[in-house]
Amino acid sequence: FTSPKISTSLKSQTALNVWGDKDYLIAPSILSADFAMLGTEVDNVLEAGADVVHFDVMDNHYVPNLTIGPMVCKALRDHGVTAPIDVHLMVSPVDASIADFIDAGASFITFHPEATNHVDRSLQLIKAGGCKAGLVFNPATSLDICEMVKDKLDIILLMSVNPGFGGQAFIPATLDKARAARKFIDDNKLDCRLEIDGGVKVDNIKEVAEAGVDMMVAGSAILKAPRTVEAYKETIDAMRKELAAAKK
Ligand SMILES: O=C(CO)[C@@H](O)[C@H](O)COP(=O)(O)O
Repeated sequence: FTSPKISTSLKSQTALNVWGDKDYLIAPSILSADFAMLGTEVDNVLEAGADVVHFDVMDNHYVPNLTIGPMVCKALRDHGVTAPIDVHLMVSPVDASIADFIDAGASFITFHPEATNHVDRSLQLIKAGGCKAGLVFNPATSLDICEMVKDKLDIILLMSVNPGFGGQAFIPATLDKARAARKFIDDNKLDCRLEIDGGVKVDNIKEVAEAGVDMMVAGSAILKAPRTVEAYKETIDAMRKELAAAKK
């Protein structure tokens, strides 16, 4: 086995200062963007108040859909995007993609533990590249492995849909899992964000926050017609209002 090469050219240049500054991070999933005008879509949603760009990478092997890769991440950086890019790898194997996305300017990289033979090594690769590292848990995947790698976890991402597509319905059992993950993070005093992805909308985001989640991915709820800054801002502001009302 040869470790994938990690270039230092783009290593950790991106703004990670949002990490500890905000109670909640809102991360629109560009899976719901109009890909024919991706740079503009990302500019607009950031101008509208989004904190993080959620970047879904699907390989038509680990999940039944095929999306975008490191060239598109690099293109967004070249376009001038400085916000954190949160790369969610739905690919198997993962290690070569980790190296590619570090070089392409990713800020956070998460992957599914089932998708790699060596979870600890994959987490190490991400952190060695200067990115925040995390594991993603499908609705039917146990959180047990977190205990073994807790020293390397910056993010626990809970899928509240089965991965592969935007626009699916939120799976309510994820709320109990979020409460368990929050307890694990707090009991172990981890500096770890709890992220959720799938079916998050204005009308359920407060309940999600009250379950302990502090990074919210939302695709179809935000990135939809009429695709203007004003419309994106209206949704993001409504989400922030709900979050402000959430009981801690
Ligand atoms: O990773 C995925 C789906 O696999 C998500 O990021 C979706 O893109 C979220 O979309 P919505 O459920 O918010 O529409």
